[in-house]
Amino acid sequence: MRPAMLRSEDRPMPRSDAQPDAQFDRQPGAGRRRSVDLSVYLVTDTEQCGGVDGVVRTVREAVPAGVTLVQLRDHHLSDDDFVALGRRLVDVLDGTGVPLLIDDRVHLVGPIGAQGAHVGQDDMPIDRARAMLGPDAILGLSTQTPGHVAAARAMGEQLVDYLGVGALHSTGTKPEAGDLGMATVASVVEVSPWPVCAIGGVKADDAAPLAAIGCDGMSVVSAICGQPDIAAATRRLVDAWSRATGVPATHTGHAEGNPVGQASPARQDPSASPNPSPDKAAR
Ligand SMILES: Cc1ncc(COP(=O)(O)OP(=O)(O)O)c(N)n1
Ligand SMILES: Cc1nc(C(=O)O)sc1CCOP(=O)(O)O
Ligand SMILES: [Mg+2]
Repeated sequence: MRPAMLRSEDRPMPRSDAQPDAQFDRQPGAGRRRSVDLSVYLVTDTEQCGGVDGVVRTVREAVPAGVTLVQLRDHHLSDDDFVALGRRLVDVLDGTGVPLLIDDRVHLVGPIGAQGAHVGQDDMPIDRARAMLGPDAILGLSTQTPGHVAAARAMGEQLVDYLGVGALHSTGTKPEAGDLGMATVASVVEVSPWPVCAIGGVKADDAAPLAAIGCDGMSVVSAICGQPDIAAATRRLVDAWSRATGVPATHTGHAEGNPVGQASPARQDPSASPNPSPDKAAR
């Protein structure tokens, strides 16, 4: 296991351009995009949560414990039931500063009142998703290879806000996602002009190595959903990420000064972290 605090020689190079204004993060060539706090990103699984009420309860308990972003992911609910669940999550997240993203069903972002969507390589193309969502919504894209990053860049760097890369480890939540391993995730981070979160079997022990390769966050399902103590499980991830990055954990359940969709002030200040992400766009 790696030490909790990274040695200086392990730390990635700091971003040279990280001077975001109040609402937007600017990366060279990437256009002016909203910055998103990917630190501990909860992706919901209705079955693991024990049903739709369990999803609502999980989000309600995880957000005050420090989750920074929530994605509603369910491949089985009808659109009507999905919208009903999404609206309940919007109510839970109201005033917390934590955005809600919608997996796959981009057309339901508006009816739910969510802040954006996440699409994969086999979903709606990012140019179409962006056109549907408008310029201010958050859009995430799944990538597995540097080639995927190059293809997304070729479509326009202003289209997406972040990448999800996985599966880091094989996972029962999505067995077909395989097992990329840390080196492949690092190869995607290396070429990405966007912030990157890792997904797939991610646990608290992954925080230090992920931070060391320049990842911007950990995206999890089963490390939170279905855990006997949702708040404690969330805090383990939040504290591990905080130790790995040196950025104090912000409990965004109390969202003063942290409007929806915006990285928390501590995370926007690169000097606050001994382990900021590398200047990916400058590579
Ligand atoms: C943060 C994050 N990363 C990756 C995924 C996977 O998206 P996708 O490849 O479209 O697969 P499904 O989730 O739709 O099964 C994600 N949802 N979130
Ligand atoms: C939704 C999803 N996408 C993946 C990808 O690799 O794209 S892995 C995954 C499931 C992640 O669940 P858990 O945290 O329980 O392993
Ligand atoms: Mg998808």
